[in-house]
Amino acid sequence: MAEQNSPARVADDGRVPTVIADDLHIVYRVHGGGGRGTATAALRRIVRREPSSRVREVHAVRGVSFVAYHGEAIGLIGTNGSGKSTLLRAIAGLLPAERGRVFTHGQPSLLGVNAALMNDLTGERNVILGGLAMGMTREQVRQRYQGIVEFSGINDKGDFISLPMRTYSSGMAARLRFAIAVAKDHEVLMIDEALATGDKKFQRRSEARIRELRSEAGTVFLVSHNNKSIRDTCDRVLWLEKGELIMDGPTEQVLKAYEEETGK
Ligand SMILES: Nc1ncnc2c1ncn2[C@@H]1O[C@H](COP(=O)(O)OP(=O)(O)OP(=O)(O)O)[C@@H](O)[C@H]1O
Repeated sequence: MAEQNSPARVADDGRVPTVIADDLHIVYRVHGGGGRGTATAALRRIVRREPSSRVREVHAVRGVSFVAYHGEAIGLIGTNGSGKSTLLRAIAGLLPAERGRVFTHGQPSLLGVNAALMNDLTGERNVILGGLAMGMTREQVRQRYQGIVEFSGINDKGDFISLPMRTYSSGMAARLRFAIAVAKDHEVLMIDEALATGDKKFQRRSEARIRELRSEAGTVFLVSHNNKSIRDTCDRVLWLEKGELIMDGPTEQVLKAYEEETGK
């Protein structure tokens, strides 16, 4: 679990650390895994009703160490399955460390494209409940309500905010989630692929808001396969491959190496 305490008050150079990962290892245990993966083997197991008692381990993050500071926007890159989302979930305290530790300053907020909103409730109710769930007061929600709706652009083409969320397209729902999450000033905000959703105009608005959050002295982590989004928003990049941190440095330097290696 992420330990919610102040990692160190101030570093030697005056910067304030917000997240410290120290030789972090995350292992998933998958029950029922194992056996040969062929169709006949699977069919045989089903016909014989054989329970698959094996537990398979997936070592998703391997010995990752870094220190993140206030005011930084850090991009996380790496090919599919390299451990980016797992690392974010571990920083958010949603996954236990197998070995090593994570220290965070304040409660990190993880904004994934799957963040839960209630489908049967209207956008309006979701803005209010989402704001309260993030720890805003009723008064703060009231003051920021209009800003959230405008940022999301939900009402640009009609009064959609008063309709249930289930009537929204996936892009509209993702935009509303993003707008609710960034309405609050976060100590540590982690965004998993959120910028991939929405149209160009919304992406530009999101990127501008990320820059604002940074200037409000928080730390932003952004997982994305879109190198342009990373270039436009981040000043530092962590490159993960097979769960290992293989490069940590200024955005341009790391992206150049990544693009040369992967051709992406
Ligand atoms: N809930 C889970 N149970 C078991 N294994 C998992 C689970 N979630 C992820 N994994 C495994 O952990 C490894 C890292 O996955 P993760 O989702 O962190 O990668 P990622 O870099 O975010 O990938 P992508 O770019 O495709 O989103 C992969 O091998 C994946 O199969």
